[in-house]
Amino acid sequence: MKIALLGYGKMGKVIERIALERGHEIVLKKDEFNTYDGLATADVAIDFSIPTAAVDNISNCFHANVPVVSGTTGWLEHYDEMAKLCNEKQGAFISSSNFSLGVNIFFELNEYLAKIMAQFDSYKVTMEEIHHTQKLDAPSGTAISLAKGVIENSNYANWTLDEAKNNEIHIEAKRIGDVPGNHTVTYDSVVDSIELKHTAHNREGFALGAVIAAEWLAGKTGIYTMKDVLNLK
Ligand SMILES: NC(=O)C1=CN([C@@H]2O[C@H](COP(=O)(O)OP(=O)(O)OC[C@H]3O[C@@H](n4cnc5c(N)ncnc54)[C@H](OP(=O)(O)O)[C@@H]3O)[C@@H](O)[C@H]2O)C=CC1
Ligand SMILES: O=C(O)C1=N[C@H](C(=O)O)C[C@H](O)C1
Repeated sequence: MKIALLGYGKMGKVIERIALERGHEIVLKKDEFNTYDGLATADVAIDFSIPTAAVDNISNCFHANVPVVSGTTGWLEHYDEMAKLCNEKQGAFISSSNFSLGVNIFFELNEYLAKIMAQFDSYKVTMEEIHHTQKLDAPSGTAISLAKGVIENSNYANWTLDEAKNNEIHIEAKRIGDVPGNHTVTYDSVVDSIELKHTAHNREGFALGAVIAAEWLAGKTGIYTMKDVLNLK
């Protein structure tokens, strides 16, 4: 497969290595300064850039008729706009706050646990995410997905980085050294606590998941999620 990399930073470089190991060819490495030359020749594009560049990257893919997998976080207020453009152009699109297999299993466990815990108001949920100090957005996209997973399956209404009201989920975002990404969901009562935790040991899992999603998406049209790719529906 011919792959266009939109964003060639920490993630773009790991994705390149894994894509080459799996027999793919890289036809574009887009950073802040170069053009989209070569994009139209790609079978699929993989966007891991920055919050302010994601919308341009994704919409250029739809205009060039190239399926796009986006892992960039911090731009989701524009998601509906991108979904509309994808449908208009009959494009193909997967966006996920986290492409690793482990985190996608963790998302399923989080939703299941939220359904159970919704019956027990003696427990209050909180979340913590820890990432490297270069991360631009807070909270992490993964923490927002986890909060949405709880909100959709309980009486919680919102998440907040500030002090939480009764129906709000507090998210603590910490930036420490080179941490690739840790997420913890905690249900606390007066007598005990229940914790679900995912720890990424490096960036390989995110990158492999994104390449697998790209292999799955190439040649399709429509809007999908990692639940489709991993058959978790
Ligand atoms: N969904 C998932 O599984 C994961 C998502 N992420 C997310 O992916 C994104 C990238 O992470 P990471 O690689 O660590 O970040 P980096 O900062 O290392 O890389 C971002 C890259 O984007 C480039 N960039 C800047 N402007 C543009 C532009 N206009 N078009 C294309 N590229 C541009 C930067 O180029 P330059 O160096 O020239 O400024 C930089 O190389 C983040 O949003 C992060 O949260 C990260 C890991 C996993
Ligand atoms: O910026 C990162 O590094 C990561 N970003 C994603 C997020 O915001 O959830 C995924 C992963 O945790 C690493």
